Amino acid sequence: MTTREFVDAGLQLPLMEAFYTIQGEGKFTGHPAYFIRLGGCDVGCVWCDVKESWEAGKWPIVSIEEIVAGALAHPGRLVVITGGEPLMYNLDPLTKLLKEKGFTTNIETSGAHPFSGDFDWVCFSPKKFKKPHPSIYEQADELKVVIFHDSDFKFAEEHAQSVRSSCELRLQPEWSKADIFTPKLIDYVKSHPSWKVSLQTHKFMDIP
Ligand SMILES: C[S@@+](CC[C@H](N)C(=O)[O-])C[C@H]1O[C@@H](n2cnc3c(N)ncnc32)[C@H](O)[C@@H]1O
Ligand SMILES: Nc1nc2[nH]cc(C(=O)O)c2c(=O)[nH]1
Ligand code: SF4
Ligand SMILES: [Mg+2]
Repeated sequence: MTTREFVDAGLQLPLMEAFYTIQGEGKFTGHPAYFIRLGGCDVGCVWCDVKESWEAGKWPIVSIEEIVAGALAHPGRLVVITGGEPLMYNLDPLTKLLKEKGFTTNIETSGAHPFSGDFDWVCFSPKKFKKPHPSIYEQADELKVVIFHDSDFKFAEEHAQSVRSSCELRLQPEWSKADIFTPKLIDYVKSHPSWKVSLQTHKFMDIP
């Protein structure tokens, strides 16, 4: 098989970085977790905090066995697959292997590509820059909308209409605009109590 065929099969993946840290955002904020950051994203968010991930070709192609071995080297058994946009890849083999080794599997995704993988928690963060694929709406356990502009509250409500009723709803201030939007978001959540606040707490803690 060629490298291209291994990647298409999800047996080898472009790995930007992997690190053991504290989940900073969303439902699992505060939980120790091993982050697997896959390279490559075609969504193009103007405020993306990991733009260096976008070009898939920059990153080494690593076998899923090697990726999982990296996770096994740490005591925590929660893995977060992120990127880049992880759903650009077939995540079935990686998540199957992680589950066989006893990991709880979470994903951070824009939902812009067809869903794959076996996940215990799906954090869906839709973007105006590239429409989500319809397959994400029945998978999302958490809708986490980044607020960068006043119009993003309406965008968040529109997506809340399309996710399952059990899906948890969170608003997260865009980091560079947090001074302006955190107070607005607090007021919004107080008056629209189906939503919760999510902050990028790892940035306050100055950890990866
Ligand atoms: C870097 S993205 C990678 C995963 C996937 N591409 C996505 O967007 O969900 C991880 C999370 O960080 C959020 N994020 C990225 N840049 C941000 C910023 N400047 N401020 C706040 N959240 C940000 C994204 O919305 C997403 O929830
Ligand atoms: N600590 C920490 N928590 C995170 N939650 C989501 C992240 C991401 O970039 O996907 C992230 C990250 O980069 N670091
Ligand atoms: S979808 Fe995620 S990784 Fe891609 S540009 Fe947007 S925030 Fe960055
Ligand atoms: Mg991040």
